[in-house]
Amino acid sequence: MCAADMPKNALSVLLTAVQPDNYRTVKRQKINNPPEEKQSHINEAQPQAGLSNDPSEAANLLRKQFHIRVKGRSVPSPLQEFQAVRKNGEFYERLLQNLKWSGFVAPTPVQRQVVPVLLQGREVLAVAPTGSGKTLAFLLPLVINAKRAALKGQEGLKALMISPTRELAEQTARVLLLLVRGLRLQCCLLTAAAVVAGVEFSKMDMAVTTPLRMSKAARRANLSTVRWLILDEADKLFEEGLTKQIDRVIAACTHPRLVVSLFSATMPERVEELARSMLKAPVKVTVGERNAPASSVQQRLVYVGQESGKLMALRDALQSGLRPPVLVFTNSRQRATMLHRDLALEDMCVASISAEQTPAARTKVVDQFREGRIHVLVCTDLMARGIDFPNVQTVVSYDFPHSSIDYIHRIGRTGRAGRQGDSITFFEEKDSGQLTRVANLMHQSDMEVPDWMRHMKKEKPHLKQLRHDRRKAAATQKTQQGP
Ligand SMILES: Nc1ncnc2c1ncn2[C@@H]1O[C@H](COP(=O)(O)OP(=O)(O)OP(=O)(O)O)[C@@H](O)[C@H]1O
Repeated sequence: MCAADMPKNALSVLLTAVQPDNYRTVKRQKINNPPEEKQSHINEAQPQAGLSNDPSEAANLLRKQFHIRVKGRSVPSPLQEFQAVRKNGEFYERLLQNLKWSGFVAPTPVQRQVVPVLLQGREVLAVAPTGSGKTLAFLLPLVINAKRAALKGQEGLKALMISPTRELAEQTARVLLLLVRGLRLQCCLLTAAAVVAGVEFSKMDMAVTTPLRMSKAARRANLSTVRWLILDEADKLFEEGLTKQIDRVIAACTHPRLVVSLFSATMPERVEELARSMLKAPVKVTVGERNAPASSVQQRLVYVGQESGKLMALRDALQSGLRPPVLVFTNSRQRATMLHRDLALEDMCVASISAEQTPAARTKVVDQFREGRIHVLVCTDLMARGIDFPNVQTVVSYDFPHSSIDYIHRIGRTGRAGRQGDSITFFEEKDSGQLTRVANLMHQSDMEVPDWMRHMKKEKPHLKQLRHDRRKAAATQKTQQGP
């Protein structure tokens, strides 16, 4: 983040928000001692030598090799390597070096296809598994586009990225920081404190934020210069409760050539329809199976009888060698707090996180978990989307997830970036009506599931409605409280 031109108080707010200590640590480590190459990624097949010279045939071969499917007119070929983004301009060298220092050696499948499409200035609708590198897929081309625009003398905010939670926005801002080192681009993580401090958008090139923060800021800020708008975890952003805020942001982005792009690991049909209605001619990029769990996660269902059996089952699992760090999902803040208390009584290195904690407290817990100082983190679905704890070995769904989509995102907190992970989902008698959904997802991922689980009676319509109403009420409550 280039500090020189920023207003003083806004700068301190922004730098506080992006955790300067952590960043400096990362920066020093990377500069003095480039990290080992990150583990080779999902579908790690290398482009084969001897590809045909016909670009479309070569492109199709690459797509087949990396399980990429595309829809759209004249879709550019997937990248063979990051170096292929290089054009005339000194900044490319620095950017490629930043990628290397950050451990990004070869593009992942979603990056191979999305980067060239966004560099062509086209809209993208990207659906790729959890942990497959979607963040860099949009950040890399946006940094290039923003830098090119800045070099042409274009002023004002050029790229805006929206994430559903503050934690995710903070994480995206960290990756952005790694990419823009030495590029003289002004970037900000727009937090509540930054809004209060009156961030000067006219001085920023790129910003990352949440729907609530941005919709509030949109009342005062000039967003007419924003050319690139990314909606990360897009299906979440289109859920009831957040749509109004997103609408307000989109309405404020009045650039005539605005490019909106959507990313997620899941995209239900109805959400895709809604999303398409706001895009002009998107290129759709799908990697792997649509709406499916990451294949790197071993999934297990465990019957716990009744509520009272859950704590015992978790204790047993932890004592019988569940590999830490472990992320445990509950369905409410109260339940997270209670479980935290119960586990702490057993001398476990445990913490919990939920929306009612202050932003600073949440950031502290997340950092301690990342650093390995907390072995078990009890959380709610606040942490189910997008959060990247590369070392999480096991995800436990202590409470049965509300939907298949929630299940996919929860278990996707492990098995990331080419690593393997384990997930355990507890179910009790009252969950039996919803069991089939998860059992079918597991079957789809070639996990062993008893046949009876996949063919149980469907949930009764009135119970389904009740569950829907509860989720809606919870979403509204969350939105009112803000991220
Ligand atoms: N090209 C790459 N090479 C090596 N590691 C990478 C590469 N791109 C991303 N990663 C790593 O992969 C991990 C997952 O990336 P990211 O968080 O972007 O996934 P995602 O697809 O957005 O997942 P989710 O759907 O859960 O949000 C991160 O730790 C990231 O640093």
